[in-house]
Amino acid sequence: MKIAVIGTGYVGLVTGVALSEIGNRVTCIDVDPSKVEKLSNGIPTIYEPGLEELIRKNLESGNLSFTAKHQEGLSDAEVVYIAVGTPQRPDGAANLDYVEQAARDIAANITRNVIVVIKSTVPVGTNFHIKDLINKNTKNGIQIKIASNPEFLREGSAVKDTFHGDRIVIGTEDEQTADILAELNQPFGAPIVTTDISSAEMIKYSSNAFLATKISFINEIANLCEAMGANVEEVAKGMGLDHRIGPDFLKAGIGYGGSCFPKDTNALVQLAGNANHDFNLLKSVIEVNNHQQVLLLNKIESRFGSIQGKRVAVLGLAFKPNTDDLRESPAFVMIPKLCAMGADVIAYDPIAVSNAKRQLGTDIDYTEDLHEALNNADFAIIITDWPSVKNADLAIFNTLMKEPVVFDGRNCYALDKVKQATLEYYSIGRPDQAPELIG
Ligand SMILES: NC(=O)c1ccc[n+]([C@@H]2O[C@H](COP(=O)([O-])OP(=O)(O)OC[C@H]3O[C@@H](n4cnc5c(N)ncnc54)[C@H](O)[C@@H]3O)[C@@H](O)[C@H]2O)c1
Ligand SMILES: O=c1ccn([C@@H]2O[C@H](COP(=O)(O)OP(=O)(O)O[C@H]3O[C@H](CO)[C@@H](O)[C@H](O)[C@H]3O)[C@@H](O)[C@H]2O)c(=O)[nH]1
Repeated sequence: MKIAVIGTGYVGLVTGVALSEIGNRVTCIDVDPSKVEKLSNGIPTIYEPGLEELIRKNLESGNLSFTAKHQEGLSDAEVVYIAVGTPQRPDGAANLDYVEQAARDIAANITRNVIVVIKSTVPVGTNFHIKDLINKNTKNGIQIKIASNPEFLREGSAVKDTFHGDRIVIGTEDEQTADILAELNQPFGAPIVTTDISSAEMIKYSSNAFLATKISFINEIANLCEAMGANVEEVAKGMGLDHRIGPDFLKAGIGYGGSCFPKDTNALVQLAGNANHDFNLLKSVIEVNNHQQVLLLNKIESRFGSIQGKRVAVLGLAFKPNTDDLRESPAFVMIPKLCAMGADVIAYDPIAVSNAKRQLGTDIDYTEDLHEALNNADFAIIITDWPSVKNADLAIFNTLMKEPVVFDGRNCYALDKVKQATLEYYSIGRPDQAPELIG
């Protein structure tokens, strides 16, 4: 099929590349010419394992191309995907400006009846609104079909998630469109759920809200474990073996971040409010997460009192490993607070440093070298469970730091290893390993 994908962020790029890999002719369109130039030369604009090889392979086969001109991609497309951003507005609601602009771009450039598939995460009702917007603005009586096909990929494992997904959700108004899209998606091998459009839109928000709820729940249990002398990892293991609960997304830590959970939970609260429903449970999930992101500061304050002038190694800037995405990373909550408390911060990340410099500025030091970060530090804070941090020889904390004091927001290390390495160690929901406790 001839397919156009509007937007080459995480979702647009991975969608376009995947659809070309299964044999379609795909043109990916982005308003940012610098992205288009890089991608046309086979250079990925995001860090995503396995993506570069697929981009190059499909550029070479001629199945994949990139353009900044809407007309080039849209004029002969049979199916058009919208995969532009839906960021958070100040009131928490989803900002639909980019989706609406993409709709106008479609209306101005299509030359035949097409199926427009919305991949972006959009509030319930948006698909119908976009369909109307396009149909009102097309020329020559062209009428489009609309479909909701929400995306469930995770950053850092986007390629794997696309080719080994748990399900593909397709919401349509009619069976014929559902059949065409089911056939298009069949090579991905995942179970296909065909449903109505509003339910498809809701499946996306509810899935993210439920996963965020699991995380905030286990974080609250972690905080109780600390107060009561239990170990949250043992608790999560014991809970997760129950198939009704499941072991995933029960990892306690410094709270969830990223481009989706924070904005999508806020958007669902707003959406519920618009329907006169007060979504108290989800409001609490968000509140617990906001609190969780700064909990380690309490431990730091009770350990040190003032941290004025102390050298702090912040280990990890990305919101999770295997991505250079910094959106809503807990590091961006923690670092400004540490700076305000007078700390001298050096931030380590293996791939996100140049992105971070653009956003956080140069008031702090940056390094891609873990050893350099720890060198002469008064204490370290682990924000991202990068393999380089998780698999580090714990002896380096003792040999490089002034004192081996570690605040671990990701529970990277087994407590017996920490004890052996004689670290002073504070983690989440597990007994502290302070010197007087080590004995
Ligand atoms: N990032 C993820 O992991 C993820 C996963 C699932 C769903 N989603 C959802 O998918 C959507 C896209 O997310 P993202 O992270 O890929 O977004 P992004 O903001 O990283 O990328 C969007 C891209 O669209 C381009 N763009 C904007 N308007 C355009 C237009 N009119 N024509 C052509 N290009 C245009 C921008 O230049 C940008 O490159 C969002 O709704 C998000 O919630 C994201
Ligand atoms: O047990 C866990 C699991 C995750 N996290 C944190 O939760 C956040 C999100 O992680 P993850 O879900 O792996 O990454 P995303 O790439 O944000 O993916 C989520 O958001 C996407 C965008 O909507 C969806 O497509 C995915 O299905 C959904 O998992 C990160 O900060 C993680 O550190 C935890 O704290 N504990």
